[in-house]
Amino acid sequence: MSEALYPAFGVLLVDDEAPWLRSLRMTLEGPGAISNITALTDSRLVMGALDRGDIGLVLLDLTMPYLSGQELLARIAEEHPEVTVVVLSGLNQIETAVSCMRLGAFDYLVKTDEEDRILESVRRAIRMQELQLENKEMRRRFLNDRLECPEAFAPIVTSNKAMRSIFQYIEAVAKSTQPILVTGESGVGKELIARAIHTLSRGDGPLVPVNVAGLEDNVFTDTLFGHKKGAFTGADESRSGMVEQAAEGTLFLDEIGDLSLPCQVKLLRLLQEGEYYPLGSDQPKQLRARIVVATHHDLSKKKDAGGFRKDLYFRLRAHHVHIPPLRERKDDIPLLLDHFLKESAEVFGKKVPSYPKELLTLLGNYSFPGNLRELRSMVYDAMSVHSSRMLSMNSFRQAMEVQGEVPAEQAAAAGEQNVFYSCPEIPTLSAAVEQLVAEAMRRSDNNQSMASRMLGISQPALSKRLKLQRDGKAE
Ligand SMILES: Nc1ncnc2c1ncn2[C@@H]1O[C@H](COP(=O)(O)OP(=O)(O)OP(=O)(O)O)[C@@H](O)[C@H]1O
Repeated sequence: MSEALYPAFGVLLVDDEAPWLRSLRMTLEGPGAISNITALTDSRLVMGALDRGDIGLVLLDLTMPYLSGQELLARIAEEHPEVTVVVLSGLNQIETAVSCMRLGAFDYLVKTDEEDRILESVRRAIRMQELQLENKEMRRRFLNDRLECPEAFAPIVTSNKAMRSIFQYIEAVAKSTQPILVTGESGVGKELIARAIHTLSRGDGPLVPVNVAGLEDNVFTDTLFGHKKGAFTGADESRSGMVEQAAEGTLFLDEIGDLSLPCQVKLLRLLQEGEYYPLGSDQPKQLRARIVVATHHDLSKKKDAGGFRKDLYFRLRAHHVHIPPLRERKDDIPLLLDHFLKESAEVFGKKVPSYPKELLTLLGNYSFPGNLRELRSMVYDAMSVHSSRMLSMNSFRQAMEVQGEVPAEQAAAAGEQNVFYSCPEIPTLSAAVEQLVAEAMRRSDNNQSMASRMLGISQPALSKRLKLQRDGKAE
């Protein structure tokens, strides 16, 4: 298995002192895990190397024979403004630093600075360069309006415009080394999106999915980082964790919004430092997997409410893909219906049936709280009992009623869209709210997430209201 170079663009080290170049290279390759490096001791060769076009970052010495660092910096800013330059000088002089920054340097470091400080700056410069390249790439793709790799999205059935823009965005960021956050309600297809990102990523390792919801601290560490033999009672053999298994591939952390706060700290450290320690080991291992995380929560709200660390949130959402719910892309329903009919017909060994055209109206009027997963299971249910030529709409209607939605055509037929139709007196506002909440809890079998969806409020808001009602304080 060949290892992908990091970063995707070249990092050029320029210094006339060969021993310093060697030691810098070792720091970058070792603790920095930066592998795409070229080094030059002759300043006259720099512009030619940049003209070849694969260098994105230059670490530049100032005092050199032939061309000084400052002269080179000015020429790079003029001829290759897309290249990021960090100056690494032997001189700790404010005026020189200011003049280099004015000429367009991203940072000014002194060679005697601590290794960590140099690495941190180089990492920031790489990130900055990656963002610039991604922006450029995104502009190019949006202008082009075509997908470079449509086969990566083949399992995702859609003809929706918003979904197509999402695919273009994914193509633009898939090769970045930064994490990608995928959000969207339950059942919208987040896992399929994570798989597409993996297919388009740079590495050729596997996709390793882990559901991290509610994992205890120790289980999380052991699952992700593995352990050394003897690390705890029962650890008879060393075991590699999922981070290692996903090397050169993708680690897909699902349900990230339900990750406990102690585990959030560990994940943050992994992302910040790019390394981790298996349980019982003092030998660090490098993170070599691409990280994709997904959640059905509104992570921003969770962060504001203190349930999710701010610093981790900002790290994770370096790239953010939000998948719209099915009710916002109803134009996909006919395609999806055909797709799930074909899929289920194969599973049940039946012929693909035709269906009444009213079925599309029925589905189009439904809100699909369970999104595509719900549509899929409706179709499978219908197909499991199907025996004639035409598919029956009965099981679809029943499923909608279970979710608390009276199919629109039925309600219209009864002329009873108004829920107070048969009430001689209407209830007070607070009594109506109380009854609504009680009814949602009854229909959802006391499942607060489902009940809150029916009521169109967040689960914490419902929980607060239930508590107020219990305490007799609801207005
Ligand atoms: N666009 C699509 N085309 C075909 N099938 C889809 C599509 N989107 C989702 N599905 C199917 O719907 C089901 C739910 O998708 P998936 O598991 O990816 O959702 P999810 O958003 O990850 O849900 P959760 O938040 O509950 O983990 C799967 O069976 C998946 O194959």
